[in-house]
This record gives sequence, structure tokens and C-alpha cells, in this order.
Amino acid sequence: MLHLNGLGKRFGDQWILRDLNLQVREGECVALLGPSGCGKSTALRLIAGLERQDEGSIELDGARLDTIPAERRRIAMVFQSYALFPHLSVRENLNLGLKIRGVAPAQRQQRINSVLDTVRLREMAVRRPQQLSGGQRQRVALARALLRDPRVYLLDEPMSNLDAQLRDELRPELRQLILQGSQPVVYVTHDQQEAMALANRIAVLKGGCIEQIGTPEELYKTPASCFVASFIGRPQINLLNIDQQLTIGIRPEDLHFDPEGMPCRLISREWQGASQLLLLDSPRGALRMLCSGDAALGESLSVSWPTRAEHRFDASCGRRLAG
Ligand SMILES: Nc1ncnc2c1ncn2[C@@H]1O[C@H](COP(=O)(O)OP(=O)(O)OP(=O)(O)O)[C@@H](O)[C@H]1O
Repeated sequence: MLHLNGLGKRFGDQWILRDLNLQVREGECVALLGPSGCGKSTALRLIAGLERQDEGSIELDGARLDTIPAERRRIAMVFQSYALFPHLSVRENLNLGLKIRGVAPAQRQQRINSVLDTVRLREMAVRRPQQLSGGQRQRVALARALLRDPRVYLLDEPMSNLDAQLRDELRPELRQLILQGSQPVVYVTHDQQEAMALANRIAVLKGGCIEQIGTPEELYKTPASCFVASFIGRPQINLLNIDQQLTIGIRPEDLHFDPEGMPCRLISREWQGASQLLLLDSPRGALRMLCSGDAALGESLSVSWPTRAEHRFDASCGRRLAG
């Protein structure tokens, strides 16, 4: 188990991470999710030993990890930029780390072949990185991580340089290769869809603090704040300011047409195949609504939602209200 204990980090007099407490079990993938600058990468860099924390400690399987130098932590990190050597072939890129660690040549080739089969790149072994697609390059980077036989995997936005189709292709492979292993995995992303698809639990970070941690379903169904509610789920939740005390969140899929409901005007719509996303102008402000793809619509509509679909938040601090 990887255990982050009250971790804090500051640059100068500015705290970037504050009181970060997180436990990642064997075989569990926890995503750190949050907007740019919230401290996600810094948290990974602390675990990897590339930065030193100012407060708290890091433990792995009950022993201190943060007192061990980075090169001896046995942690594999995968970055969005692949970090491959451009002048070396795929095989040479993979060979390098094993050679540095003193693995015998015959054993090296055997392990490289096996890992190339795993990431389905055996035929590409003689190519250089620039002769590969982005997805293939990232698979080389994954292969290199696998070869390290690490105690922890740290993934920093590994798919953010790939287009949507390659991401879809790589996601199941990532899940299979790394997430089914027995090591703890920490996965940094600002993409809520990726976090929902890959992680067992998600920690939503805001300004260096954990705003909420839970399974994707828990975060979706009971967001602890307006911030989490807006971050999890697409299309984004509607937040309606009812009065000075109360903000109500309604997911676009919870709205339905109702002749007795709130009168709205159709501003625009995006056809998405099975569904369509409507942008409505209502007396309570703009509303996003998901409805069936074949619904015929006029310019004037009336909508409502079931009370049980309401997420109720304190209007001033944004925290979820009990009940
Ligand atoms: N070496 C440094 N010196 C000073 N400030 C830094 C340093 N490294 C990071 N920061 C600051 O710390 C904050 C958090 O950075 P970090 O890279 O952890 O964010 P992030 O959540 O990973 O963002 P992104 O998604 O954009 O990568 C940012 O405001 C950044 O400018």
C-alpha cells in the first residue's frame, strides 16, 4: 500500500499542496483529477522523489519511501511526452534501462521480446520513435515502465498527446497492462472521462487540497461540492442559484419535457446520434439538457426534473447540504 501522509509542498512562500492524505492499495488505481495548476504533477514528483516535500511523509508497504533516493525507489513513471531517445530504436530504448541496471544480455533480449509482445510492437522493434504513431510511442513508454518491474506506477497524463481515436485504442491496453498488476497506480489527469474510465477511485484536487475522494460512481451521484459536481460528468451539470442560501445542481440527463414545467426557449442543439444536447434559456438561466436523438422540438419548450435528482449545495461555500 502506498500511503501519503499529510503531504505538503511549497515553492517559496506559496503552498502548492496542502495536507494531502491518500492511500492506494495493491492493484488499485487512484486518479488525481483537477484543473491545471492544482498540484497533480507535483504530487507525483514527490512520490517519485524528484521533489522533496515540506510536510508529511510517504510510505510504501509500511516503510518510509521518502527517505530513499529517487533512483532506488523502484517507481516507474510514464509521461505524456514519452521521453524516448530519438536516435535509438524501440529495442535499444528498452534495452538501455535494463543494461544500466546490470541485467545480463540474454535475459535482456528475452524480457524485451516478451514485453514487446505484450504491447503488440514486436514488428516495430527496429524502428525509431519518429517512425511510430503517437499511440505506438506511448506503448513503447509503457513497455519500458513494465520492464522496470516497479513497486509503484505513476502515470502523468499518458494519453494527453493522443487524438481521441488513439486514446480509445490505448485505454483498454493501459487498463490491462498496468491496472491489472498488483502494484498501486497513481494516474494524473485533467480529463474526467479518462479518470472515470480507468480509476478505481478518484481524488479531485482544488488548489492543492483534496476536495473529495471516492469511486467514480460516488463522485457522480453524491458530489461533495459544486466544484466536484461541475468537474465530474459531461455534459456539465446545471447549477441553479435558487436564493442566497441555496444552489441546486441538476444533471442534463435528469431534465425532461413537461407541459406543466418551467417554460424555456431553445437556443441551440447538438445532435449526438442516440441523444441530443440542448441549450435552453430558462427563467433560472441557461440549462443544458440531454434528450432522445429523435425528439422533434419547437422553439418553446417546458421542462422539469424530479426532486430526487436535485443536488443541493450551500450557495456561499459550495458544499453539499445534508439530506
Ligand atoms: N519548480 C517550481 N517552482 C515554482 N512553482 C512551481 C514549480 N513547479 C510547479 N510550480 C507551481 O505549482 C503549481 C502546481 O503545479 P503542478 O505542475 O503540480 O500542477 P498540475 O495540476 O500538474 O497542472 P497541469 O495539469 O497544468 O500540469 C503551479 O501553480 C505551478 O506553477
